[in-house]
Amino acid sequence: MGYEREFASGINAEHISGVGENRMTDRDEYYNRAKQEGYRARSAYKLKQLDEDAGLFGPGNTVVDLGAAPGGWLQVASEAIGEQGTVVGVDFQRIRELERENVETIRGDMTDEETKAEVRERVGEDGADVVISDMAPNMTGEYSVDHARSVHLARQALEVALELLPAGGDFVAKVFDGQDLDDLKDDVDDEFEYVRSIRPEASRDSSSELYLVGKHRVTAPVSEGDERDAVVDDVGSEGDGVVKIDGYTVFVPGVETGDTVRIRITDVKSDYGFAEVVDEE
Ligand SMILES: C[S@@+](CC[C@H](N)C(=O)[O-])C[C@H]1O[C@@H](n2cnc3c(N)ncnc32)[C@H](O)[C@@H]1O
Repeated sequence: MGYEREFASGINAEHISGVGENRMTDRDEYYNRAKQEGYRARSAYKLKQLDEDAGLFGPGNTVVDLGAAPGGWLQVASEAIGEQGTVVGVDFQRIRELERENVETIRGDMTDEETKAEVRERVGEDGADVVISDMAPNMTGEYSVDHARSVHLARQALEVALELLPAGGDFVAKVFDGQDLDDLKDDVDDEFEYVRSIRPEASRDSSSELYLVGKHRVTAPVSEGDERDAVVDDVGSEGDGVVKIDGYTVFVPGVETGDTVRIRITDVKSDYGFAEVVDEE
């Protein structure tokens, strides 16, 4: 989507029905604001609202923005992460130079392995803090086809996010509501502490569009319900026993240092988990 096209879509925005009413739609409002405030697309406000709601960006973060043209999200992310951060934007359309030192762009198709490899290389070994995707398919007007294609793009974004995000990282992907949404949402939920569906106010006129937000990537070697035999290493400041499973810390109440216990995992967070004793030996 080019700069002009995105703004043109704002100009063409339908007015909120209401009999003979002639008030501004959200699309007009955000289109005008974007123009006044120097954002390349009104979608910039969607990302601002997602960040306010879900707390995505911090100073110095590395952000990967998939489907980044014309660059509204790049502008918002660039401001939010500051000079010490980096945002890498990818699109198969050309992204006009942003003249911001913390923004890099790649021209490529995110369904191509070559592009994915280039993104991995740019991001480097430490990975990214946040992966965001506003990728959208070319619309056919046939609802089920557009939905299926948007789910496919969101899954591509999830695949990239799982490669780039270490424990604690966050993920955002646009998707059009429909029959495959719940499965996608479950798959995001499996990889993060929790998943939310958010419809930012700036998306309101586009009724089927929503964003899945996966918060705090989990890379733990255990899942809820798993059982393990473990030796209690230590007792933490809160009085819970500390068990290490492949370097991952699990807190177990009611045990002492040196105890050998069978534990069942009850909760898995990105950087630690909780368990209960099943059968004390
Ligand atoms: C809604 S626009 C993104 C707007 C952008 N977030 C902004 O604020 O300027 C969706 C973009 O996704 C891109 N896109 C769709 N499929 C893609 C793919 N497979 N690889 C790369 N970009 C893709 C399109 O070219 C389009 O520019």
